[in-house]
Amino acid sequence: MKKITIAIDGFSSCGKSTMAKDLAREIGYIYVDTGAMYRAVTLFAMRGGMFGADGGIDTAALEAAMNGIVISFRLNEATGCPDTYLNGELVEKEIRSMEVSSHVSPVAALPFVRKALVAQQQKMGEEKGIVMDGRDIGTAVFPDAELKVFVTASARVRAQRRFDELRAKGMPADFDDILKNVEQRDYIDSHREVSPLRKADDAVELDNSTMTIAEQKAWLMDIFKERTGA
Ligand SMILES: Nc1ncnc2c1ncn2[C@@H]1O[C@H](COP(=O)(O)OP(=O)(O)OP(=O)(O)O)[C@@H](O)[C@H]1O
Ligand SMILES: Nc1ccn([C@@H]2O[C@H](COP(=O)(O)O)[C@@H](O)[C@H]2O)c(=O)n1
Repeated sequence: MKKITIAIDGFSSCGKSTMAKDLAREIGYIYVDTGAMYRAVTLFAMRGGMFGADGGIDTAALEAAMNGIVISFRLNEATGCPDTYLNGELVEKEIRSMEVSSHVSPVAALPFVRKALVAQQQKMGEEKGIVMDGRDIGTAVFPDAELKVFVTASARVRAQRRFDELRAKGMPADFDDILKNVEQRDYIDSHREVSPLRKADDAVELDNSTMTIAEQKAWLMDIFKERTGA
């Protein structure tokens, strides 16, 4: 069967990657978490001391370093999911920290960062057979994707899910901090100049606030089958 391109966009922590990963595994497509790429660049900038005390970014230093930032994914046999590597180092855990979460959106708003990462993402999807999640996949990375989904859920529901996840992993978590972070990122992501977060006109919208993971998985599979005749 002819493979297609699947773009899954939406707000922070609404379940995009959970849905995207499950679908990709089931239909044998490649899965790419583009948020991990912006997080890896942010980790690089943090480690390089490119954030000032006021949170401002040394954009000249980051731009000069961009060509030397290599982000790659390798399948983790134990989890069945791709892990993120920054210049060959496994950084999957580090990029999920609250510190990275609170610095990532201003980095992702920088035009030269987006230009570099979008080019890599488009290359990854050249052969189709890809499920990519992020904020601008259906609007900027693959505007011609055959299936576009835009996921939403209330901010409190999303913060609670992230809180539960961090607690389950034994990581520090404060509900109010997480909620604030989710709301701040949504605001910055939706208001930046270059490819702001928005629903593509031809995307199907899903509010999964009251859905279980199994229900949203079945919903996505049904749409995929409907679009491809699988
Ligand atoms: N329908 C659901 N019900 C309950 N928990 C869910 C549901 N969907 C996803 N989750 C959980 O919510 C958390 C966030 O999900 P996920 O990481 O998939 O979101 P995301 O949109 O990819 O987030 P991010 O924007 O940070 O990349 C995870 O712990 C996931 O297991
Ligand atoms: N296509 C994308 C993907 C992500 N971002 C930015 O990265 C942040 C982290 O993404 P997560 O999916 O891991 O939450 C996100 O808040 C955006 O600022 C992006 O701009 N474009």
